[in-house]
Amino acid sequence: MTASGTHTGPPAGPGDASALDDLDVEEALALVRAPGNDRTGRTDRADRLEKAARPDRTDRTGRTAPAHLHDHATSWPEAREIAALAARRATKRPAASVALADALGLVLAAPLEALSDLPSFDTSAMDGWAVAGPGPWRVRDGGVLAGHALPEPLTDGEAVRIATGARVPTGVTAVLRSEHGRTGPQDRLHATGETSHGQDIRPRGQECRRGDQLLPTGTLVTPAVLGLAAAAGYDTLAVVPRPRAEILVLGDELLTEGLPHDGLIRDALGPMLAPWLRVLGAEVVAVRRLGDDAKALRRAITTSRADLIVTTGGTAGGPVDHVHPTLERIGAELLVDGVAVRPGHPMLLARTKADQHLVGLPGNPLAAVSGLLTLAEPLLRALAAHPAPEPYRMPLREAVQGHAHDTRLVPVALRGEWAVPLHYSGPAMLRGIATADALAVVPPGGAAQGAGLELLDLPWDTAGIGVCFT
Ligand SMILES: Nc1nc2c(c(=O)[nH]1)N[C@H]1C(S)=C(S)[C@@H](COP(=O)(O)OP(=O)(O)OC[C@H]3O[C@@H](n4cnc5c(N)ncnc54)[C@H](O)[C@@H]3O)O[C@H]1N2
Ligand code: MOO
Repeated sequence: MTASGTHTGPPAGPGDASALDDLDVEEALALVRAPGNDRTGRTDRADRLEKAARPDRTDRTGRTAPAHLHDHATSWPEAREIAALAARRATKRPAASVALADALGLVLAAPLEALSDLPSFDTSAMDGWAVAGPGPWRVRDGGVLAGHALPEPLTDGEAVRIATGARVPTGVTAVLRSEHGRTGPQDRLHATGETSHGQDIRPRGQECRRGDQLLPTGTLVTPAVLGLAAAAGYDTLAVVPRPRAEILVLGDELLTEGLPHDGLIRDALGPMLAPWLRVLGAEVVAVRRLGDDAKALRRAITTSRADLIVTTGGTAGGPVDHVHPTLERIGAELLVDGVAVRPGHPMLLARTKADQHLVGLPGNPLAAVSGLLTLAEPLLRALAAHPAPEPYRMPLREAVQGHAHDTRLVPVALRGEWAVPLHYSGPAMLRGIATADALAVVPPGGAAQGAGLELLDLPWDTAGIGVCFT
């Protein structure tokens, strides 16, 4: 969950006509249509996975048409499960050995076993005197500092000044803190309170012995884990490697700089998706702009060595929508071909190789975000062996209209205990999501005011780990 009350985007109420203005005509029509065919009577998941893998839908021209145009869309929860399952079924990627500095946010591929006792020597826990036997003690010249050579042994009745972290000389029975002792004439040291045997000494192996398992396989590498690993003697860690993602931005109408003009628009997805995928734990190996060139798309897909290819645009059935025909031509397996979610229903997931998947995001920018969170997020999470976040719900401050059959993902701001639906949440708009804390999962038919809805956090609100905005 996130801090609330920090956002300025205007919320949209259900009775507010502008909330409907945000929607495409098609969406608005779907909202007012009565529920018709039941899309919820699904076969089981394995069956659908198998079915989704067999593209058998052809239009009158004999060309395969996207499934979302044929009402065969996968339900939203099922699409997420299929994406995670696909990653788990992909050829296993070998564990990587990475420097500690590069391991943050990854998951351990092997148990972390102590390479050394911790502490690795009897250590003074305080600044003061190392004392041997009962006092008063005769204080030796000099002192023992952290990192210094092993000091001479002490015999009963002797003391030596010692610093926190220094090795405790043989024969020492306790460390007397500076504030618990005073020196008198002839360097005699007297305790001002009780000292017990072993006091303020951290004995070797107190935290662990060499070979002890400190953390199991599957542990998320947090800053604390990095600290523990370093303390236990590690320079590198065996981790599940960061999934590599490549972004292919399609569309001849896209500009990479300057103002929109003459029907050309700025590419909003290239700049957004690369950092977003990094926040989701991927290493983005390339962002390539291919225009609407089927050959270039085919070449880019077949030569990519990424674990996940993300395409943007070209998923529908338009004249230059090359994603489906290209996937068909290269013999990719369509695992999800259209999802019953708004926006974003033309999104797709394909297996291009045994160890490579492709997520096709629709071109409308908020539809692309929907595809990213529906398909790419669970796939990347499973590839990186990250556990699924605990789902959580919050009540809606205002009712939200639903789609007749499909789930809706609606940007919300979290204010106090409420999720507040935001304006400017049409499929082609990013203005709402840019001020959102989360996306609310609105079930088919809509949600009343006060209904507790599942929320998908936007990853920069909670992740922290692995975030790299560079
Ligand atoms: N006959 C039908 N047409 C469409 C349907 C449908 O069901 N039947 N669905 C509509 C929906 S919903 C969406 S979403 C889009 C998905 O289309 P594509 O994935 O093929 O995307 P494009 O046509 O390439 O682009 C759609 C829209 O988005 C703009 N766009 C594309 N890329 C970018 C980018 N990188 N940055 C900013 N904007 C981008 C593009 O210019 C178009 O305006 O299909 C509908 N059609
Ligand atoms: O539903 Mo489309 O909204 O723009 O994917």
